[in-house]
Amino acid sequence: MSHSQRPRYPYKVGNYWLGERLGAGYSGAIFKATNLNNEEIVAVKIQDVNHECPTNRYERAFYPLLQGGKGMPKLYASGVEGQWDYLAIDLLGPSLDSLLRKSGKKFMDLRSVLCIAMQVIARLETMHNRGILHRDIQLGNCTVGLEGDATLIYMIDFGFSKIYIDQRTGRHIPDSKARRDFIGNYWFSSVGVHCKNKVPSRRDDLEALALMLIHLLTPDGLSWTRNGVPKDDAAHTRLKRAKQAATPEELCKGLPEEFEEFLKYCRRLKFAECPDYEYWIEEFRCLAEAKGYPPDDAFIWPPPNPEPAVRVATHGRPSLEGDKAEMEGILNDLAHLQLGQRQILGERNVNDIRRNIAAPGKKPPGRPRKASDEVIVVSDDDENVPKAHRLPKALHLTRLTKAVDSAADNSTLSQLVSEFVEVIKENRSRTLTKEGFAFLDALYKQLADPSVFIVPMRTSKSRTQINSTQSKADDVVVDARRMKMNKLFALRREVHDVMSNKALAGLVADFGAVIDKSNGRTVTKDAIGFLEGSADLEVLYIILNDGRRLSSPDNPLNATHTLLSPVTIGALPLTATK
Ligand SMILES: Nc1ncnc2c1ncn2[C@@H]1O[C@H](COP(=O)(O)OP(=O)(O)OP(=O)(O)O)[C@@H](O)[C@H]1O
Repeated sequence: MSHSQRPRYPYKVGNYWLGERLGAGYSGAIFKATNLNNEEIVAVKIQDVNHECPTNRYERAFYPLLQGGKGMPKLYASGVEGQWDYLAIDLLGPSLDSLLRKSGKKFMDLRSVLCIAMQVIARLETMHNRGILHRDIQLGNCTVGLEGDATLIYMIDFGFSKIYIDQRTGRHIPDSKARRDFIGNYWFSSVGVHCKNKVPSRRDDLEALALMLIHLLTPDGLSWTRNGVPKDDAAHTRLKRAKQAATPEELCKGLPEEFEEFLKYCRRLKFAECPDYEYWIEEFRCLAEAKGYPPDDAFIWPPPNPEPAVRVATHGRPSLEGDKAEMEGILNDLAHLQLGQRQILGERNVNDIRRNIAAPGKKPPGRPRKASDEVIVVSDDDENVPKAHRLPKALHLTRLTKAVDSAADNSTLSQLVSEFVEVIKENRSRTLTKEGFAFLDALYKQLADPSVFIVPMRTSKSRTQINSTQSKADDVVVDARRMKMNKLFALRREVHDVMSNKALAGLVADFGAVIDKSNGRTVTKDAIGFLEGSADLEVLYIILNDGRRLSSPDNPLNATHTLLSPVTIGALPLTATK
């Protein structure tokens, strides 16, 4: 509608006196308004009842369903008065679009984008749980609240929304191959809906969000947004082609891999599949933590630290400086890992073992001896000192690493891995620091040693898992879905089937490499799952120095071991091979 055709809006509608105009869309306008009865300030969205696109009429149906949901504006009144269809809703702050434009920046900082990601996923979850698709996810439809509420992101504009659950049958609406008119927006509507005219479902709201996030992090935005709104069919066709042709890899070059994975995930979702909202909120939260940002999702604008913590995508020539810095970082961490240079435990531990043999029963000074003391003192010298996990993370991990170095049986190793998991879990930041990598390194060396030999003995915890076939089957379904999007998932599963220390060492090495490369070195839920799996192994075979013999397919050269009952040998100290 041209300027000259713009309707002359009234001064008053319903009980509301219209003031400053806040925004306008294709079909109407939004005004700041005052309730004449109680002077309450609200926003009134007003539209000509005969408009060809009567979105207020639709919105009026959705607002009641969304009431009470976090980040959903409150509806105060709605109706038709004369020529005007109006909705009185919460007065909100600026939209993300307006914030970014006013900042003069070409892209948004990572911390802000992560907060948007976490919050908008949660908003979509709320809407979807109430049976509603948004279908018009874009920056202009995400606004912040007013003072005191400015860190919360609200969803607005439900004019294109749609019920996707058949209210009569309770079933998801059916898919259809029939060609349909496109409803959505040019920039962020999903490839399926926009370019292939597919029926929209939950996955498409999420894909639109993924594109919006990538757009925010990309200087000058997604390539197909740079020529403005297409003015004719030819321009629209070009835009659709560009959108369809852009691969997630290209779009997310230089961005943390979570964004590429998220986009791929959205595109893999089946038509009626329920997205795993919690998983992605957690992924983005972990990434925020890994980058050193506060762990919550409060959207603070302007950002406290405007410098992006991420090397953002550059168009055309990649940033060599950025590449070099990143590579140096990775090499540094790899140097700490030293996964390739393993020592032979049998040799390394000879002195420790001799010490054990020479002074059997000798207590470490200062406290009573416990079975596990023969091998290691993990937590502290004083038993009365509070639990070890209260130590600072770095110190705790260093102690655990030392403990792994001198661990003499798999039971102890298992215990140490459990404690490692606790330290990682309990800390606000789940980044795997150099102390964390040192722990993995030590664990690798211990496990890769041919003189330590295990097959997994399922502990009672594991047995419960085996017995609960149904819950395991459920897990497998969930696992299968996630495995696609997270390399760690494969490791997490494999660790339960591992048959030897050597094989486990291989998994630990892979794990270190994956963590090092991905997620900003964040230990995600899957990573924790893997570690817990590693901790869940018990010693079945153990090396003895008393002449009993054990041979193993994994260790044919070292056929000097004896098989013991798993029950009796669980915590036996490791001694030298002869
Ligand atoms: N409750 C509100 N409080 C403050 N500003 C608002 C509010 N709702 C909308 N706005 C402003 O008005 C703009 C247009 O709002 P909205 O998208 O709901 O209108 P619309 O007519 O449906 O737009 P379009 O036709 O482009 O979809 C928003 O981008 C926002 O800046």
